[in-house]
Amino acid sequence: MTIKVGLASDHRGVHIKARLLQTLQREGFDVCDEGTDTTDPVDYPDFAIRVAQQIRDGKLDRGVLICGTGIGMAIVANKFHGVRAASCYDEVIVEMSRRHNDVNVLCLPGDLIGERPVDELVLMWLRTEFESGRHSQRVDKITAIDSSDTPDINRGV
Ligand SMILES: O=P(O)(O)OC[C@H]1O[C@@H](O)[C@H](O)[C@@H]1O
Repeated sequence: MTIKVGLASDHRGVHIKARLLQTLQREGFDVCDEGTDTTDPVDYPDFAIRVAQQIRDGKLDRGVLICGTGIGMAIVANKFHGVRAASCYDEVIVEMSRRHNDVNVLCLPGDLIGERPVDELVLMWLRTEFESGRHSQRVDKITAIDSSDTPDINRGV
């Protein structure tokens, strides 16, 4: 089954996003580009929302969001039910975000990622499976918070 991936960035991530779009399409992913399209300054929440909503609604399997630090994108995306977003750029953390946390929205720090091979990093993230096992009960507890209006932070401790 083809993995559906949503891409979005603010003005600081637009060049990385353009390159990623080409790479992911070439590698056979079903990619949608949710902007921004120029380096004119924009507000990252407007673009994180476009991808996070589609993850929440089951229209996308994964998202990749890029701003200066990746932090703002992750804060916004994590407000949507079913989204597990993390800002990372190191190879080990990117891999662990999939294996242990089943992260479905990767947030990249466009300003900090430098000469790192972003395309390879994202491809590795897309192809790394969640390990499941003992990690499932932890992710399930995150999902339980998602589905509660008044989460009891002591539950399960
Ligand atoms: O370009 P300016 O507005 O200076 O800074 C925007 C960046 O600052 C941080 O919040 C985000 O990383 C965002 O990409």
